[in-house]
Formats: sequence, structure tokens, C-alpha cells
Amino acid sequence: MPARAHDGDAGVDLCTAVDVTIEPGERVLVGTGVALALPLGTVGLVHPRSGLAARSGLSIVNTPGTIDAGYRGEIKVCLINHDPREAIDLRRGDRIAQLVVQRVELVDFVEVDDLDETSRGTRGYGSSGGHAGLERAGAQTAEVGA
Ligand SMILES: O=c1ccn([C@H]2C[C@H](O)[C@@H](COP(=O)(O)OP(=O)(O)OP(=O)(O)O)O2)c(=O)[nH]1
Ligand SMILES: [Mg+2]
Repeated sequence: MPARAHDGDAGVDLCTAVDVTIEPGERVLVGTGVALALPLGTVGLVHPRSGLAARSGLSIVNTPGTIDAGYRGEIKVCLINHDPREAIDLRRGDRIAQLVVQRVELVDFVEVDDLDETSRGTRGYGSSGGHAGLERAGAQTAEVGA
């Protein structure tokens, strides 16, 4: 069963159901052996575990993974080894991720011609002030279609 390490923890730990070795830079989809029926209006978010991330470079490609309330299949985790040199050996039963269950708003979308005005308007992506180091380096991300 998914379990909290301590009372009040937000996340319940998920374990790998298989033995696996992840080479540096490699990703692998592993089963957890867990299937759930989450209450409608909630979502399960699959987050990395910070200890494993710091110690070995283990993370999740699509972090946080989204577990829909209607999903009845096995929760799987797309693990990635960010360490540039060392492989990560995992054994069945090792805790690899944590599931956080949160309430979500299931809003309906309505098409409109105009949006209301706000002080932010269309400004985003660092418009309120950037990181000094980045500005010095002149770092740019190419925007397709700009
Ligand atoms: O880390 C994850 C992410 C997703 N899922 C399962 C549960 C989720 O409800 C379903 C779909 O996930 P998502 O919507 O993120 O993937 P998609 O690529 O959009 O697939 P789909 O077309 O099935 O929605 O896959 C997992 O088991 N682990
Ligand atoms: Mg989807």
C-alpha cells in the first residue's frame, strides 16, 4: 500500500514493482503495482523524492505526472537518471516517487471575443524582472513563430 513516512506528510511513497538499472541520461517507464480510484474533483500528482534526486540524480521526466481521477490502470513512473556518470540500481520495492492528491477545479471553458484588463496584461516570462546572472549571460530561448 502507498504509505506516508510521517503523519501529515503531503506525499505517499510509491515503489518500483520491478528491478531496473538506469544508465546515465537514460529514462525508463516503471510500474508501481498500484491502481487507484481517486475521488472526482481530485488529481494525483507524481513527484520525485528529494533525497534520491540529491543523492543519485534520480528524477521523473514528466514531473509532476498527472493521475486523472478516472484512471484505473497501474500508476507508472517515467524515471530519468540525471547523473552524468553513475548508473542507478533500483530493486523491486524501492521507493521511487511520491503521490500527492489535490483538489482541482473542473472548470468549463467559454469562448469570448475579449478578455478583461489586468495590471499584468499579456506580460509574462520574466517581465517583472529577471535573474541577474541570466541577464549578464544574455541567455535566450528561441521562440517558434515569434
Ligand atoms: O506519471 C504518470 C502520468 C500519467 N499516468 C497515467 C494516469 C493518467 O491519468 C494517464 C494519462 O496521463 P496524461 O494525461 O499525463 O498523458 P497523455 O500523454 O495526455 O495521455 P492520454 O492521452 O491518455 O491522456 O496516464 C501515469 O500512470 N503516470
Ligand atoms: Mg492527457
